[in-house]
Amino acid sequence: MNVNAPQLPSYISSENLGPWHIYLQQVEQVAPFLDKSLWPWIETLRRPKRSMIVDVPIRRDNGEVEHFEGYRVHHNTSRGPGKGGVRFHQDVTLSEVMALAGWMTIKNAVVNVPFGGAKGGIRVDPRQLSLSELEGLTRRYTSEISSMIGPDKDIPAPDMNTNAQTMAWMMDTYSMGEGRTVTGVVTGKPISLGGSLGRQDATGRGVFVTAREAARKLQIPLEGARVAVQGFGNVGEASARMFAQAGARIVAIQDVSGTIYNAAGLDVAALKAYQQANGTLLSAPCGEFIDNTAFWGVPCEFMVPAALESQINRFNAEQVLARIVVEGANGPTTPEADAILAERGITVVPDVLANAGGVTVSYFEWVQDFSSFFWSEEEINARLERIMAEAFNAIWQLAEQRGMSLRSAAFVIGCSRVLEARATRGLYP
Ligand SMILES: NC(=O)C1=CN([C@@H]2O[C@H](COP(=O)(O)OP(=O)(O)OC[C@H]3O[C@@H](n4cnc5c(N)ncnc54)[C@H](OP(=O)(O)O)[C@@H]3O)[C@@H](O)[C@H]2O)C=CC1
Ligand SMILES: O=C(O)CCC(=O)C(=O)O
Repeated sequence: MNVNAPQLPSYISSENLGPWHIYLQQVEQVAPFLDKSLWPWIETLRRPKRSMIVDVPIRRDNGEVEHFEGYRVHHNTSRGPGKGGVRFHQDVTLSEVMALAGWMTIKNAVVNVPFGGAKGGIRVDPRQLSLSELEGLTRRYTSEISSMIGPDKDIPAPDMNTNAQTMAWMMDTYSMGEGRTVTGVVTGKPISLGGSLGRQDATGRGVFVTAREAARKLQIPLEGARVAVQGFGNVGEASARMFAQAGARIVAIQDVSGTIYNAAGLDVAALKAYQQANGTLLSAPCGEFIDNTAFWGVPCEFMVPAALESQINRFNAEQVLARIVVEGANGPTTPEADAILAERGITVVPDVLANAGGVTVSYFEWVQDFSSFFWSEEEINARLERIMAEAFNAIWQLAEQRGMSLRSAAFVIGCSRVLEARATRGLYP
């Protein structure tokens, strides 16, 4: 390593890393590999450009007023307007949203869509709210962050516990403020409101395409391969469905309710139907329920974490038996676990690549909204596949050339693109 390379700042401890410090550590790990001309600009990746904390009061159905804390963070806008989802979850913190926004900056650069990185969230357990309370929460939050968002400023999209309906409410609230319909302010909208065909499945499709490319490189046949998926929401369900369509066996699925296992393969469509009917996977009849911790040691070729951060960590990384971990979630693997998996010869397809299919089709949606000209699903899926496969292959090649992990190679490509844009823009107004 070059002795003059930027050093890991002392405030980054390897113990007890939260998501933001994990993001920082990932940047620091690749700093020495970036072109020297970019080193003076690395600091721009170490802090968000701007962040906002908002009070979101709503009237509950029982007449009482309750307050929730909301966030929107623009991590970096060097390459274009901010872009990233909105998460509703009881554990959301500013630090987490900063990390998610940072990963958006890198991800958008990795797939070369002309966006910066942003993210938002509300610290709320949405399962405790009625539909009308959720609408009120979403509308108030949108109104509070309206100075930060806009079709050429920052374009939110769905993330955990938000969906096309959430985006419809956000679009409507923003449009009311503008006095006109502004479809391009959010993506992941319903098709009837300027949404894009293919966006619903796009993240899962991207996960599948990058998994398929990795499998080709490692000569692992998809036909009959065993897959374990954590999370059975937008990303987990679509990924599982696409693996199954390619002939793989989905041997385990975990959600909040528990872990269902079937060595012969779970019926993904039946599980989805069961979940829709019962609101949970618990007691679904097509497999046996195993202990949640046993999920990590399920024998499989592919493991797809598609729920929360830091799920694969120093406590369970030794258990993982998969050949390839494909990160559907953002930040599911801690740096310590990354090192353990690498040591054990397990390939990790990193989040900033593997789950970039969602934002890629969000980009298509934004473009379609601007031109009011909509593409066919075949066209969208074909373009998505091409972008994901090209990004994968560029990262694989760099990783081989430099003898680094796929995550580091993705960060080298992403950070370089962001910092080149930043450096070229210069400092003064
Ligand atoms: N939606 C998108 O387009 C994108 C999402 N991502 C990332 O993918 C991940 C999942 O997002 P998404 O699918 O949209 O979210 P959803 O809300 O649609 O689904 C989340 C899933 O994770 C499960 N889950 C939540 N907490 C746990 C836990 N502690 N243990 C096991 N399972 C859990 C949920 O279970 P239950 O249903 O029981 O609550 C649910 O099945 C997140 O990290 C998100 O940032 C990344 C790129 C794009
Ligand atoms: O579609 C988007 O704009 C962002 C999706 C997202 O939040 C993510 O990729 O983590």
